[in-house]
Amino acid sequence: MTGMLASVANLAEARLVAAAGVDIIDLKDPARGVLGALALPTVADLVAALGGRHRLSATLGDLAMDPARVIPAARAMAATGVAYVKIGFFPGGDWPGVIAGLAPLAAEGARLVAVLFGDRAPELGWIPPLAAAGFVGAMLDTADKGAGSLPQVCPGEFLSAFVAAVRRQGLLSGLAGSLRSEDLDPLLALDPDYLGFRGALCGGNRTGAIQPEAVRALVARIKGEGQAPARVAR
Ligand SMILES: O=C[C@H](O)COP(=O)(O)O
Repeated sequence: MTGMLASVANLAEARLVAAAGVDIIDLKDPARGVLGALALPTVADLVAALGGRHRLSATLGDLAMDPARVIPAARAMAATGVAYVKIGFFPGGDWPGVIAGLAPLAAEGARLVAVLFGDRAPELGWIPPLAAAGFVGAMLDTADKGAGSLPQVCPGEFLSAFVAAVRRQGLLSGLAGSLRSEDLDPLLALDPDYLGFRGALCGGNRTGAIQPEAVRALVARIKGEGQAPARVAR
């Protein structure tokens, strides 16, 4: 059963999606980028308010792939107590150095999720090194939010191969990227562990306010009635 991740920018939005039954509440500042980060004290406050009852993730920001930037940022975000730290793997820079530098943090128990970008020629060959470094999940998102939804910018065969490759390594698989309701059926057929949303929750404008009815409609489509609980408890 596929779960649902919803990106939220503040406590009111987090409470709204939590009440609707979203599985992962993703703390993010969409106005600051694809993986725009909220301030650490804000994340810590949200964890204190909701973390006991809900599964929270948080993004690090759109950081260049420089170990000297990414590793301290991931360590500081993990220290907020958030369940998952989402780390963007943007084109260029030192991917091996970032992955190797994060392994000790993973070994200490931080649950790291790699975000690869479906519109930036992602390679499945990175999944085994991520697993070996102790990442617990890998997801696909889109870097260009104006270019279309993930299935519009990334072939279905690749999405299917991605989910299979991530699962083979025992990691959580996630798909996101300007997803619209018409994208759901083909993506649910791939059986990822979760689908992630921001823009669709806000009527298409990801920096706008979340619309409660849009959240409820997506939860109903993804989770349905009488379905088994989502597999996002890793
Ligand atoms: O992690 C999920 C993202 O926040 C998805 O955002 P988006 O639907 O605006 O691409």
